[in-house]
Amino acid sequence: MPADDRSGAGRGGLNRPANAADDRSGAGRGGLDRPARQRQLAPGRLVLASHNAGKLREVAALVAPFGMQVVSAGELGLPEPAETEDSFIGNATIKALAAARAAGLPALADDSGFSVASLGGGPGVRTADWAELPGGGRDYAMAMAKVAALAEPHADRSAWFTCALVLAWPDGHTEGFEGKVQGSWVAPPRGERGFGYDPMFVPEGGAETFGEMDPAEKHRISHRARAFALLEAACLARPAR
Ligand SMILES: O=c1nc[nH]c2c1ncn2[C@H]1C[C@H](O)[C@@H](COP(=O)(O)OP(=O)(O)OP(=O)(O)O)O1
Ligand SMILES: [Mg+2]
Repeated sequence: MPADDRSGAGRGGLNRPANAADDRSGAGRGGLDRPARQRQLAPGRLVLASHNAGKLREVAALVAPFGMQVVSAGELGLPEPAETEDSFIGNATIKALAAARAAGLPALADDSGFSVASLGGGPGVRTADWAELPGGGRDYAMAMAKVAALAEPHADRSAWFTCALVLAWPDGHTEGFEGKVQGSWVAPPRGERGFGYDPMFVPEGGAETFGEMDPAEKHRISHRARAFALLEAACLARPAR
């Protein structure tokens, strides 16, 4: 039996680490119980590099079993860097590195978004922008109405969420992982739970939207949970009990 308890890593097997193509020359070093090609996150303080309350709630719950002392970027008064990349991993890397360097602590960032097949994968990395109001602030009801109006003429209703999680250290090292959940879009939006675009997404094989379902159920199948399972397998150890 393997010495580590993470043999179920990447549960569902749908996703691969975004850095899978990295060179593996560090594999097997140092007598660890699994190949150490990814840097391990040591117990201690961890910055959650997000200003989105819905995400912070979900990411904090994912990290909770690992005994880290989490603090959010907002609590530390860290600025929000511009998200100028055109990939989820790219923007999560910007956010994680900015926070890690500013705080002098490891930081975990999430860049995520909603994609509609008939819109060529849009809004995708621009998902948050579609909710921005000209005067500042966000209106997700408006954003969901915009997506539905553009997608309405198309028979293909498939949609998905993507989440990139990037861990960064103050020395500039990063580890990134991406998870997706497939499903379809619905209009009008349904449900008051969750956040963002949750009320317009029904995961494959389900009937309820992410906005209607029990948060524990979203947590079990979400893009964020899938990205986190990869991160856990690569970089985290559960504290001994
Ligand atoms: O599980 C989700 N359920 C519903 N909506 C979601 C989800 N995950 C991401 N989303 C939406 C919200 C936001 O409009 C965009 C992410 O944009 P993104 O820039 O990554 O996050 P953000 O600006 O809200 O917070 P921050 O950058 O401080 O982490 O996708
Ligand atoms: Mg953002």
